[in-house]
Amino acid sequence: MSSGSSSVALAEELLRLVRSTHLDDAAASAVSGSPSSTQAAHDAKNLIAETCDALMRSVLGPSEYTVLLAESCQESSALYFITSLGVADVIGEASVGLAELSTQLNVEPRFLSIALSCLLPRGYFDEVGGFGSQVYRNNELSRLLRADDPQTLKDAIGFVGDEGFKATSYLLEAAQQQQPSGENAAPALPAVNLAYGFKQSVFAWMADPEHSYRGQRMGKAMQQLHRMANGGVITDFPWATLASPVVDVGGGIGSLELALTKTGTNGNVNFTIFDIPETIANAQKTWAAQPTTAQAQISFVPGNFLAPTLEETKLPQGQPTYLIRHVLHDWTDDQVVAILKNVRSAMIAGRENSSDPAPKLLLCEMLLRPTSSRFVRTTSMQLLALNDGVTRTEGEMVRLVKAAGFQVVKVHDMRAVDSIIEATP
Ligand SMILES: C[S@@+](CC[C@H](N)C(=O)[O-])C[C@H]1O[C@@H](n2cnc3c(N)ncnc32)[C@H](O)[C@@H]1O
Repeated sequence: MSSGSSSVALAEELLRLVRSTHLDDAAASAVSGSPSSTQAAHDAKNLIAETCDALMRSVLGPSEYTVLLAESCQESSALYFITSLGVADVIGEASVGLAELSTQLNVEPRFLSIALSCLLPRGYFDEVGGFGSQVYRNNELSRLLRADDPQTLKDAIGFVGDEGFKATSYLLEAAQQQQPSGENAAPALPAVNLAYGFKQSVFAWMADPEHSYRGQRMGKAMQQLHRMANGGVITDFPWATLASPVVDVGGGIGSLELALTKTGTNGNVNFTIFDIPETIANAQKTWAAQPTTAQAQISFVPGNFLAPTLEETKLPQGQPTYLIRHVLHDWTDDQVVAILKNVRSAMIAGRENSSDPAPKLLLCEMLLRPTSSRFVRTTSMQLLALNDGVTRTEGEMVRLVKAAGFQVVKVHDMRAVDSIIEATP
């Protein structure tokens, strides 16, 4: 097939896909954070995005497409630059000229106009009066860059553009480190350590008071990134039927619980958020601002899921349900098995003679599949750079779960990038 005819075939396929699904519904859900109306609409959205990309490859040809892909980091940098400066915040509901923006933000107008000209054709901001007027106003995309927008992505863009981007730029060096040998050799460092020059884990580094703004931003970024992918996780899994309390291991600031209690989809189910002490302190600050009914469903336990003994982990013991969401992808296979073994010990502690139903482990993770979206694959790069993490296939995850002594009961698929693996100890 010549490149011309394959473009036509792709365009026809695109039209067929768009007509066969409720794309308007899919687009609306992308804004509100709720899932597509059906699993078919959810799947079609990914397929449509992939077909658009295939059409672009076909129309542009290999060289132009590859140069564009290589240069797309500049668009990403423009988005980070404009968002971090607070351009959309300064514009607010008004129309603001370049000179005024430059004065208010205390930056050279040249930098602003070049970065904005990168973003305008991608749909961010409107240039009032047409090309070259250099008077800007917000539109439905650029409002997401405002801190005060309910759908804000400001922290997510900050985290991805700062720690994320700097860390991935060191992947080559990280991959080429001499692998240490010998029993007591410290492991090679993840890219983020090389980028910023620290030795501890990225979580401990961000928890340090000197960098605590990074930890707080990452917490909010997780919430904002999850909102995009969360919809089906909140609605398609029967949270309200779980036995309480659910111990959320590595629960962060409780972004899952914030979404669940906001929609009420957890019914009367209570949660215990378990995380390192610094993150628990951030979580408590976040929850202090929530409605008291929501606060009443949440408790907090600081600890360390990798501590050498069960007592030292401080994991709550003998509870009916344990959840681990978006945590295992941060760790190597050996560390995952160590975390899961600690959690398993906590689950069965004190239950030797109990006739209660077996406790449940729920692992909520993105799984790598042939159909995995661009988001899943780019997130994998991010995980690798930040903590030597990885997005695993279902087979790889199941192997580790079994290696830690669990039996897999079921894999729940949802209208989401995440799946939930249910297991018993
Ligand atoms: C990617 S975040 C996921 C947070 C949360 N589960 C969510 O889905 O929003 C990983 C979490 O693991 C926590 N964590 C890292 N090391 C830990 C440790 N040794 N013990 C307990 N929690 C840890 C981090 O503080 C962070 O909150």
